[in-house]
Amino acid sequence: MMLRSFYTRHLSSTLYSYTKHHSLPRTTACSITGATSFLIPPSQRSHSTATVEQSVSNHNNRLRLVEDDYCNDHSTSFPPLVGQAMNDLALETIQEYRNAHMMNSKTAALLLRQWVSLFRPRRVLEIGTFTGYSTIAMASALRGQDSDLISLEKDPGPLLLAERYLVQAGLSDKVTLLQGDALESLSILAKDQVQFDMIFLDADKGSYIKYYDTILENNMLTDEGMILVDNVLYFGQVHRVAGYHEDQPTPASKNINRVARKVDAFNKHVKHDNRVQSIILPLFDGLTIIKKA
Ligand SMILES: C[S@@+](CC[C@H](N)C(=O)[O-])C[C@H]1O[C@@H](n2cnc3c(N)ncnc32)[C@H](O)[C@@H]1O
Repeated sequence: MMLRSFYTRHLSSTLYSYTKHHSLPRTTACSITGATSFLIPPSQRSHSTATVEQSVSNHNNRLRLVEDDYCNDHSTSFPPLVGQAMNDLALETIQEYRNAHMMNSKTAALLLRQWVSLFRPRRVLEIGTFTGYSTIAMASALRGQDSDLISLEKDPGPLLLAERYLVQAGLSDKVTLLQGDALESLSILAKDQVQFDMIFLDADKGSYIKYYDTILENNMLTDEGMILVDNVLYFGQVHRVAGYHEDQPTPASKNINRVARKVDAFNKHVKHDNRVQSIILPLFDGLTIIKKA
């Protein structure tokens, strides 16, 4: 598929992502009232935390999975229409994708929703849509007619799910899905001088430095904007490959260690970059919050 030249509603043309067989329907967001709880029982969830548990020991309850459930149960739920769409999306993702663990956790999605609610970004960028779990969470909190979210994903398959569930959630008018290599999409956005108030970086970890540098070098982050980066403590292994001592480290696979080294390189890159101020939080799989210095 060709990525079409990008223009936003606020620039000279309309634009968006097209896959070969479909284009995004753009509907009006539905009004949403009330609240519902997340319907997938813990045993069927296949989010990052559960996968980490299968890959890395949960010795001493280090992953806090039960606390995670408690946090979900005691946080404000998504509105019914949105919550149901995310629930259905999660179930279908688990059924259809062997790598369903890439989907964000519910607690992380609630945090992203909270972030958008607090900081009220006009324009949000997500790098790494997968089936759209975080996309829906963030879009559900966008307010204002001119606020929107662009999400980048190379794989057309999961985008079909994302598109369908965005419609179900009544949020497709807020979201643009761009299919293609994220670096290429970023360079097109950069050429059009598009800036973002909030950027959620959640694609291939080995390219994090490239995405980050492309964003900063092309001034794609507004002065008050923030970048949130997921998986920066990758399976609890990043501090270990960085040489931080633990008495009884749990061994991880070669592949996890290989990615953990790349994530460590990214974390060091950000730490030594005097253009920004950053903090790494040990939330979920690790989340970095970055703002301009
Ligand atoms: C961890 S998943 C994203 C999860 C998603 N944010 C969510 O909340 O469910 C990472 C995604 O990045 C995509 N990806 C990897 N490399 C990419 C690239 N070069 N360009 C665009 N997308 C890429 C993968 O196909 C995958 O769907």
